[in-house]
Amino acid sequence: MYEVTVEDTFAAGHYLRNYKGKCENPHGHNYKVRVTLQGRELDHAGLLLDFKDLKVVMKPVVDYLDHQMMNDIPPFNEVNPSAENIARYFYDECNKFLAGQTSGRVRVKDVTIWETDTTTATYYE
Ligand SMILES: Nc1nc2c(c(=O)[nH]1)N=C([C@H](O)[C@H](O)COP(=O)(O)OP(=O)(O)OP(=O)(O)O)CN2
Ligand SMILES: [Zn+2]
Repeated sequence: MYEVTVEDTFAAGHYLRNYKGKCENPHGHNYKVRVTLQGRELDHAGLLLDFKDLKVVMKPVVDYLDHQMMNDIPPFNEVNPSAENIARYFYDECNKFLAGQTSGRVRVKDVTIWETDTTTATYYE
């Protein structure tokens, strides 16, 4: 099995619903996202997926969230914008692109979101 990983960053605001504590109030984070792909077969160039292509897959998702109040935009106007749910959002959005682009050869293995330097949440299936 092969894995390929790319990281990116974005800044966004949020608050947590159904949460008692300071994070129920609007505030922001400089998020880091790490997307790891997996697959058993390489392409003719010996790549699972070009790092460049994974960056292209991640960019629309990063751009959609960057400098937004996440609670105001789908799906986070309904789903709480916790690090866990943001990780799942990246997982689902990146997998949608990859399924078509690689005919199922490459899929997302896991996504980790850093809210701070010391706090992360990871989603995988
Ligand atoms: N499992 C999760 N726990 C928390 C999440 C989350 O997404 N998943 N989110 C928050 C808040 O967003 C909060 O902003 C982060 O809190 P915290 O890590 O406490 O950040 P601080 O920098 O304020 O840390 P201090 O140690 O309190 O200074 C909370 N929990
Ligand atoms: Zn927060």
